[in-house]
Amino acid sequence: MNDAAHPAVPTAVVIVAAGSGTRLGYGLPKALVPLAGAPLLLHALRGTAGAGLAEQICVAVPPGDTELTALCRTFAEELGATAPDIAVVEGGATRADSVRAALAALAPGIVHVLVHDAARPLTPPEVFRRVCDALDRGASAVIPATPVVDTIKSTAPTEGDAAAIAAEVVTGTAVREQLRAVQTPQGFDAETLRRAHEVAAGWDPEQAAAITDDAMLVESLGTPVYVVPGDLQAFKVTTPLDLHFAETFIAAQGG
Ligand SMILES: Nc1ccn([C@@H]2O[C@H](COP(=O)(O)OP(=O)(O)OP(=O)(O)O)[C@@H](O)[C@H]2O)c(=O)n1
Ligand SMILES: C[C@](O)(CO)[C@H](O)COP(=O)(O)O
Repeated sequence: MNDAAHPAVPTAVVIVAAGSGTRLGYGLPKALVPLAGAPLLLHALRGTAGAGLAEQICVAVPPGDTELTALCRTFAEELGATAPDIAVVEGGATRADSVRAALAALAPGIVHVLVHDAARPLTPPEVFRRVCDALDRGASAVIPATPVVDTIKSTAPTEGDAAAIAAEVVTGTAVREQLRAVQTPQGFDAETLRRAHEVAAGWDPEQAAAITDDAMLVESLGTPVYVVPGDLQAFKVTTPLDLHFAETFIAAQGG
């Protein structure tokens, strides 16, 4: 197994940071929200650069942004000449649009691309490396994932008399052993990911609204998506409780 820190081929990391953070409700674009004194995007940039596998990092920021763009520029200057090239693009209305914008700005010759959420600021470098190693071993698509700990059920809205009892009723229980909670970075052969996004760009609005990660677009091409172990530390900051948990985690680490 190849555990080298550096990938076999030119590799880029796309960091999607153009979301608004509605569920966090902080009153700032989520990537700007402070965690232990630094914006979430800065944590993601440090983690990505620290993993030591990208020759380019391409960050998608909200349209019209100046602050996150300046943060990227400052970070690049601080890293100096040996650092990965850092590009900044305007993201789009959806996460998939933001990924598409970043893919268009990748340097020629990039063979592998990892797509990472700025909203996962504590992702350990080992997760990046596991994804990268699987790509180097020949996968076209790789996702990190963890086992699901809750029981997952499907539900439907109630109707008629049942609606007076509760708004939803259970329609089934998933087989938990077959389920995985999927994280980022997700890694791809760059051409495969481009093709998947080109196809999805033609989907109708209902299908487009149901896109929650990049791997599902590659799945729709019929390409195998391989799974490597994720890490609970790579959790996504989505709600105020997640942010509180991230603060507590960093404080407990002495940071
Ligand atoms: N139009 C969008 C929407 C999301 N993202 C990014 O995709 C990642 C995962 O999205 P999510 O956690 O849902 O972030 P938000 O869209 O900001 O959150 P919310 O849905 O609560 O508004 C985040 O890093 C976010 O910045 C993006 O780049 N462009
Ligand atoms: C890509 C992702 O982080 C994988 O778990 C997730 O699907 C993003 O979902 P969100 O609703 O955009 O937060």
